[in-house]
Order: sequence, then structure tokens, then C-alpha cells
Amino acid sequence: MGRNNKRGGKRGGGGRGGKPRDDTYRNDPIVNKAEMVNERFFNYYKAQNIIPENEWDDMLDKLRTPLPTTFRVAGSRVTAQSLNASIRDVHVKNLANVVFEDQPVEPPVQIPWYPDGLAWQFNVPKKVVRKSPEFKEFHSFLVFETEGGNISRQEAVSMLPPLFLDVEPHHKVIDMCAAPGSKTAQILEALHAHDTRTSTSIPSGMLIANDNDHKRVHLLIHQSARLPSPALMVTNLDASIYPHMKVPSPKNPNRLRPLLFDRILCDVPCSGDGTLRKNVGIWKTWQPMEANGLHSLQTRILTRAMKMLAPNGRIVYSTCSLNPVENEAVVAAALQSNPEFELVDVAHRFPELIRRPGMTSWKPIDKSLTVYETYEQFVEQTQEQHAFKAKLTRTHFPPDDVESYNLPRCMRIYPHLQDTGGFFVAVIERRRASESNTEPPKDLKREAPTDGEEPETKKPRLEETVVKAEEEEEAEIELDDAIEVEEELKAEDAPADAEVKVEAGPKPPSKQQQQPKKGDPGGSFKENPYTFLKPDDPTVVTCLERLHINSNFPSSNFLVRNPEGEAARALYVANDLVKTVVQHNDYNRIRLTFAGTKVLVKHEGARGVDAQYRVLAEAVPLVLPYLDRAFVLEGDFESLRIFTEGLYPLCDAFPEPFKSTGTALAPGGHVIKFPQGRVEGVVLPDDLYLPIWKNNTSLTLMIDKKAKSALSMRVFGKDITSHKAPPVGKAAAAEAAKTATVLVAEDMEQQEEGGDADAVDDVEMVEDGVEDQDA
Ligand SMILES: C[S@@+](CC[C@H](N)C(=O)[O-])C[C@H]1O[C@@H](n2cnc3c(N)ncnc32)[C@H](O)[C@@H]1O
Repeated sequence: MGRNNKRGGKRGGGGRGGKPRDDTYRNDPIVNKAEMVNERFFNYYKAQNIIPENEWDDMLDKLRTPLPTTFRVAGSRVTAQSLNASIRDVHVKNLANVVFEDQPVEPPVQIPWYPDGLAWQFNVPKKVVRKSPEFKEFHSFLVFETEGGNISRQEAVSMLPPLFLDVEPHHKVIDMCAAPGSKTAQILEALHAHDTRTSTSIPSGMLIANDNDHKRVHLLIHQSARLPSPALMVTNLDASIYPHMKVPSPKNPNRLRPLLFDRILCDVPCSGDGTLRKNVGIWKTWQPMEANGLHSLQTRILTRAMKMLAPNGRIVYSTCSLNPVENEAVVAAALQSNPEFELVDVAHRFPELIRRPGMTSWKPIDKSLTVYETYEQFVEQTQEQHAFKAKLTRTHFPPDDVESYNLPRCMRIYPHLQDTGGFFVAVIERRRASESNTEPPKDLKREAPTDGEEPETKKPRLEETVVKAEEEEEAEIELDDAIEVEEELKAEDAPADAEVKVEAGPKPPSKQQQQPKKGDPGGSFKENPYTFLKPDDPTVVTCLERLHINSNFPSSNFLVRNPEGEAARALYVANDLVKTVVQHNDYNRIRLTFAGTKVLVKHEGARGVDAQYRVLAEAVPLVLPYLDRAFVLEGDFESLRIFTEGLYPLCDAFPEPFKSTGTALAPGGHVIKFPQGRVEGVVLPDDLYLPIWKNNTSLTLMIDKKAKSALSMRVFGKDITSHKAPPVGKAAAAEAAKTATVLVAEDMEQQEEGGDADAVDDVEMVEDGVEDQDA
């Protein structure tokens, strides 16, 4: 269970947040189709009337059938539409006439409700795609493009919460239960939803991805490296008591105020019975106490999110559970204690998405499988049986004033509606001033304490501000914040004036603080400090100059992660907001696991201090708008082929004019452009920018071998990469081998950053892990 195993979902049998589970139906060691029965499950959901009686068999049929394979093209990439076109023109065509087990197979189709046709469904189970020769090429495509960050293999319903979140590049977003990170990736894409060829590649907003499971946080960090973002921070905290991050007040930068979020995703740990189609173990283990036990944690996470929401902000609450105790009951409980919030009617959004309204009546059951109509009945009947062991509280039941919460505005997705998993989504916002006819909540009614920015008498009282216009909402929130800050600091026993003093920067954790405390989210917390380099730091100056990165690049946002705080192996970049947050919060309270993104890396063995760093392949789109284009090399199809085939081809191996360009090139890191085009069956749908390294006599494409294979598949239609060195002279071979070693070392380093070597060693396993854990 969530609270016990720190993962938030049950393990082995089902639940989200646990280890990947076996999802195979063929030769399944745990469950075969005939065993997909569970009387407790049937009786419980029949008693809830979750669907009309005449749909029950359809739903069960679907629940007993493997999920189709689904994936989406990463939306913010310049390549998204061209990759989508290549799926349509190449893969759909290739799969049009495939016969599998004597049956013709329908090729992949676009998921109708997903924007711009960027999500796909292939009605063949993932395991079959992986193992059957008929689908080998398509499977390789999926694996390589996933590794390259161009597609995300994600279950269809799991794509929904970020869509309803409506993230824009300037938003401050927090994903409260984020690991392993498929929705985090979608949110990041939305933050970066601009064309990096023509505008800045750095969004002004930010995303904090949080999870209380240390290991899963590291898996998330690894996954998010596929979409490197200077707007990303990762924390490892309990979402139900998430501390307020502090930022300088816009009115007075010498004072701190809590960071409020425009968008909050609560994709909470849940019992996960909506994932029965892939987590077949749930058939054996399902029992109602799973959901009953998670209800309180889920409610606390949602309630905490409400405290952190900015005016006009939006929360999306989601689970992959069918159980109203984890869904409508949680939403109703949170709305009841926070009446300034309401459910938003999103019925008009994504009209092709078939959904059912949220429920307004349900009947919880306890361990004895007794169905209770009301809380009072439960208390009465269980008084003599140690009721508290049964763990049902009043909020497990529909509230008396259930009609006032608009619960039908919640969305229920059932497997048989459009061949998906089961899912629940609710969109919550603050009531608009004009609609607000409720009493302000108790805590807002209190006199607001002085925050030092203006005299108490001048401050609007909160009751009054509820009905005022938008600019006044800002004031309301500041008062609200002041209350929160005060409460937090009191709780921390801080001196009364501590809240308003801007700290010089984050304090590194003391040894004692690094020790895990009782109740900590797990794992030890031994992160290196985050140190921003000065823009005139000699390494920064040399790098920018040598790599021809112009002065618009935020050179004061370079960040290093080592105890000495010096430029070493890697330079990270954060955007202004992330920098501000990092600098004004302190590691004693906040387990900050990652911030910004790695952009420049030191090329070990490089000659001369002025040629030591190069742009990391993944960071090229980020740096591109700031590169002096006069220094971007231009390649052609033939040179791309030579780069792709060989490990470190000699300059002489390239045809002219690239041969001369390469030979004349100064040793060190460079960026090369391969212009879009089509030659003799070779297709480059978009301009391609890649980093290369020049040794004395050879050139190397600085991308890892999986990315190189993906590139090869995409451009040349097959994997033409070779890992063998060409026959060259001794000295050149030794020199070039150094570069190859660097690439291998970097592959390994990236894996270490992921913190989960097993997961990274096997691409398939990582993906499968993500899919399995995700709804
Ligand atoms: C359903 S999964 C999240 C899936 C994720 N949003 C995605 O799309 O990849 C729920 C997550 O909640 C985390 N979790 C459980 N209890 C938590 C808590 N108290 N605070 C923060 N995260 C928690 C689990 O570790 C798990 O990773």
C-alpha cells in the first residue's frame, strides 16, 4: 500500500506506484484468461452501478483483453509533424498488409481525441509487437525513437491529465506525484511548445516534478533527459505535506513569499484497478481495502495542492482506479474543506473522447465485504467489531450535500468505451468571483497578519476580495500567503522575522541533515550543492566564445553540481525562474534532486584549455537559437552517411567539399547542420543539427549509439551504424579511440544520473517499466 511501501500503490498485484508488473497474457505465469475473475471485484462494482448493467459484459471482455500499443509523437519537437508524417507514410503503409496468426492486422490509427493527430494506437499488444518478426521493424522504430525522445510509449488514457492541464510556456507547474514521468514529459513538451528555430528555446515558466520515492525520482530524471529543459526541477518530498518554495516578492525583492503554481497535477498513488488489462496480477489480489486505505493520502495530496495554487490556477486530479472512494469521494472531501474551489465543466474539451460523468452515489465496503449505504449505518453496524480497524471515515461516503459539488463534471473513462484502460480525471479551479456564493473558508476569514509590505489597515480583508476583480485577487493571495508563511515558520520554530529575510543562497546540508530521518521519503539525501557560476567565470567566457554562443544566452544561469562549486565536467543551465527558486530555498527543508539541464560537457583528453567543452547532443536544440550560424558547419547526405556508418571517420574519408571543411576545422567541439531533403530514397524531413568533435585527423558524431541507430533508421531506413574502427594509422587510431571512449563513458555517466543502471541498460526494460507503472 501507498503509505507502507512508500510507493503509493500496492506491489506485485497491481496499483500504481509499485514495481513494473508482468503484463503478458500469453504464457502468463500468474494468471491466464480463465482465471481473470474476482468475485470481490465483480460484487463491489456491481453494487456501485458504475456502468449500466447491459455494458457489464463488454467491460469485462475488454478488461480481459490486452491493451493495444499506444504512443505519441513528442509534441514540442520541430520534428514532430515530420515524424508523424513518416509514421503515416512509411510505417502505416508497411503494416497495411501484415498477417499475424492467420489474421490480417489493422495498421496503426491516430487516436481521434489527441491534438494534431500526434498520438497513435495499434491494436496489437505490446508483447506481440516486441516478439513477432512481422513487427520487427516497427518495434525497432518505437524503441529507437523512444530512446531519442521523439516518441513516448504511453498508454492512451495516461495522456489525458496533461491535456486537461493546458500548460503554457510561462506557467509555473508542479507535478506532485510524477515518477516515472510520462506525464512530466508531456508537461515539459507543453512548456517548450515553441519552435526553437525561430524563437527562444527557454521557457519563462517552470515545472517541478516531485515524487516521494527516491529511486523512482532518479528514473524520472533519466527519462526527462530525453527532453532537456532548463525549466525543470525535481524534488523528492511527500506531496501531502509539500513545503512552500519561496521566491522574492515582486513588490519587494528583499522579501520572500511562497511560490504559487498556475498548474498542478495530482496523479496520485491509487489502487490501479483501471490498469487490469496490463497488470493482470490485480485479478488475483483485488480487494476493497486497497482503495479505502489510499483515500486519506489522496485527499491530503489534493488538499495540499489547493493551498499551493495561484489565482486563476488549475488543478488536475487523476487516478487509474475505477473506485469512487479514490475518485469522487476524494474530490468531494477536498472541495468540502476548501469551498473556494469547484469542479470545472470540461465536457466541451476533446469532443471525440468518450467519457462518462462522475458518480454522485456510491457505497463503500469494508474488509468483511459488507456494503454500507451511509457512514452512520457503518458506524452503527461495526460498533462492536472495532470499527476503526475497518478504516472507513465519513469522507469515504458521498457527502450529504453531494449535489452541490457538481461531481458529474468529473470524467470516468471505461475500457470498453474506446479500447483503453480505466481512468478518472477531475479539473478543479478556484471559483470565479461572480460565481462565488459560499462563505470564505475558515482560515481565510482570519485577520491577515502583517507581511511587512504594507500596513495592516491598508490590506483588503479576504472576505471582500473574493468578489473583486483580478488584480485584487493578487492581493488576496498575498494575504493568504502571509498566513501560510507564518504557519509554516511557526511550525518550524523559526524566529518571527525569519520569513521575510532573503537568504544569501541555499545552505548545503550538514552531515546530520543528510542522514535520513524517520519518516523520510526513502533513500539517503546526498545531493551536491547547486552553484551558479558568475557570467565572467573564465570557463563560461571561454566556452561561449569558443562555441560561438552569442551574448543573448543566459550566461549567468550556468550551474555546476560539485562540492567545490567549480566548473568541472558538466555545465548545467537553468532558466531565470528555476535559478531564483534554487537560490532562495534551502536544502534543509527541500530535497532538491535536480535542477536545470546539462548543456556543456568537458571532453576529457582534449588539447588546450580553449577547446575542452562541447555542446551535449540533447542540448543542441536549446543552444541553437543562440549559435552564431556562420560557425555552424554544413554537411550533406553523403557526409551524414559516413558519420553514421563509422565510429570516427578520417577527414579524408569525406567527399568534397566537406573533406576540406573538416580538415581545416580547429580541434574541438562544433555543430553541424544537415539540411532537409530527399536523395535516392534517403529522407531528411527536417534540418538536422548535431554536435561533432574534431580530433587532429578525424571527426566524430557526438551522439550515443542508440541515438545514432535511431537516426540511421529514420534517415536511411535501416541501422547502418558500425562500432568497428576503420583501418587507420596507429597514431590516428589511438587519438580517435580516445573520442570513442569519451562517448562510451558519457553513455555510462548518463546511466548513472538515471540512478537505475538496470533500467537504463535495457531500453526496452525502461520503456516497459514506464508503461507498466503508468496508467
Ligand atoms: C500513479 S504514480 C504516478 C505516475 C506518473 N504521474 C506518471 O505519469 O509517470 C503515483 C506516484 O506517486 C508516488 N507517491 C506515493 N505516495 C506519495 C506521496 N506521499 N508524495 C509524493 N509522491 C507519492 C509514487 O511513488 C508513484 O510514483
